[in-house]
Amino acid sequence: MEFKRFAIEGLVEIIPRKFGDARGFFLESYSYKVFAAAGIEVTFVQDNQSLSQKGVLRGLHFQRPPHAQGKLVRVTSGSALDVVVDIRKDSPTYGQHQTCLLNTEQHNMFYVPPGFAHGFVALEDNTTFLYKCTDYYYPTSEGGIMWNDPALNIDWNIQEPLVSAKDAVLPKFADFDSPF
Ligand SMILES: Cc1cn([C@H]2C[C@H](O)[C@@H](COP(=O)(O)OP(=O)(O)O[C@H]3O[C@H](C)C(=O)[C@H](O)[C@H]3O)O2)c(=O)[nH]c1=O
Repeated sequence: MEFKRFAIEGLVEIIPRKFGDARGFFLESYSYKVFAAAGIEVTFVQDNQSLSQKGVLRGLHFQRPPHAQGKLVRVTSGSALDVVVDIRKDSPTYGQHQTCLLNTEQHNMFYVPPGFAHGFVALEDNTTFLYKCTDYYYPTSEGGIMWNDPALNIDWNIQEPLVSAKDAVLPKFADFDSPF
């Protein structure tokens, strides 16, 4: 596994080693030992899966402390532009975002620690999005930021995505008081 870091502290892209042969391929998608050796020593307690058609946008979401979630995300079909916003108030990169293109060529993954709002847009039909979470789902702890807030300056590469009714009315960043 290859671990790549970003200018925004804590974010890591992971590229697994893929063993191809005449049958297809094999890869290890997660190893506590390997991730811990790379500095990602966390325990995942819940795995999630969603299916999205091209143009679906989910996010920007987070769970408030004490149920903030670290997430290890990847796609197993299709592709997605993953987007995270640093909402850690004492971070020098507060309000800045990072994108990561997830696809099934590299089978790359993106580790997003607690303290980020997370979302993605599906770039193809039948995009299967998997993520491991470091805490359980606590709906009363859920928060979000408006995906298309100009203050975030995120280029989603899509004009009119399909979003949930919930995601259509999330607060703007200016009206947002981060719990991190
Ligand atoms: C997140 C979640 C949802 N649900 C139920 C609640 C709803 O009845 C249904 C759909 O939930 P929602 O519309 O919030 O799903 P997404 O919009 O894909 O939310 C996710 O989108 C972005 C990309 C994220 O990073 C979050 O982890 C997560 O909030 O699944 C559960 O039962 N457990 C869960 O962990």
